[in-house]
Amino acid sequence: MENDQSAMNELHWLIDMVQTIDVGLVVLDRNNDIQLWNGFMENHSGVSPNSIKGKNLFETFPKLPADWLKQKMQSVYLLKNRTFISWEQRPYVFEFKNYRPITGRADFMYQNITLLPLASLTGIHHICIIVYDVTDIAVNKLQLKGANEQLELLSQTDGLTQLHNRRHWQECMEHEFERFNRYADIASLVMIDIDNFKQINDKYGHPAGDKVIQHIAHLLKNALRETDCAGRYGGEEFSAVLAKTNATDALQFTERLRTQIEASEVSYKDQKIKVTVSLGINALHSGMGSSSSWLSGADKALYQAKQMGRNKSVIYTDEQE
Ligand SMILES: Nc1nc2c(ncn2[C@@H]2O[C@H](COP(=O)(O)OP(=O)(O)OP(=O)(O)O)[C@@H](O)[C@H]2O)c(=O)[nH]1
Repeated sequence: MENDQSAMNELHWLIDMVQTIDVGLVVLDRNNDIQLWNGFMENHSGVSPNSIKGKNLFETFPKLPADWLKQKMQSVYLLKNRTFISWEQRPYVFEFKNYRPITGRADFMYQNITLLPLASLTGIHHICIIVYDVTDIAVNKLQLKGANEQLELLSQTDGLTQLHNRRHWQECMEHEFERFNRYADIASLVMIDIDNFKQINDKYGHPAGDKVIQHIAHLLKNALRETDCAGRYGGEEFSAVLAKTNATDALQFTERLRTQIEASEVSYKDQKIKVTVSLGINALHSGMGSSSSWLSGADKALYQAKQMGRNKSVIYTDEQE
């Protein structure tokens, strides 16, 4: 008698705990009809246990990913083993709003889900869906991921021009060299240097010089294609890899850019500043041993453009050695 009383008490406590625990609990039979729907599920869905008992889960919640969830449940019945679904795989299964004050930025509740096979004397005929609210963890992790991506981008970007900084451009260029070299593809490397830049700094001041650098970077960015990779190589020096571009086409590109820069002017305070650039081109060819020889060829062509009086584009040839 005492044992019966104690067992009854335990059952009551268990029911109380199931109803009040801050975790969602749903029990489904083989037809996916709802046998248990606890307080957590009621609070977040607005549907009471009494009104939903015996109803089909997928008919009551048509937004659920039915095919996907049924497949998961099928494997639980088959393997007689629990399965887990992380918010990283699928942010949520039940579309519940997020009311948490700290993580107010998430519109919905991120969920981890466990599908638990429930055994009876005659086998497994029910499954329990356990729903954990992991919004705080998910939002923190996503914020951290976002901040890290932002940091990575900052570490790769030149602050003045928003082009790739030298280190990142060099990585990009080496990667392109490997890729184009392996598939015997064509590509050209271009080095660009502002002419007599020291004089611009001396005459108009350093902030005006900075504005000139930004102006050239802007024109360069606009002239490039999505697949081209450009960077600020040094103070007043820029570099670009033009994908799928031979020397002749690269020369067309540099001449267009050069004449555009020559025709433009930079307004600084009430002054108009005119600038020109010199450009060196080196097209990739078989037998080019390394990315550094690709780069140094373009540098030599640039040097020659300077020697020839500046405001010129020059294609690298072996004679420049
Ligand atoms: N305003 C500004 N000036 C810079 C920056 N980085 C480098 N410089 C300046 O750029 C100038 C480069 O001068 P030089 O290397 O002598 O070359 P140049 O005067 O352009 O002459 P050529 O290249 O031979 O046509 C130096 O005076 C540097 O101080 C920068 O970020 N901002």
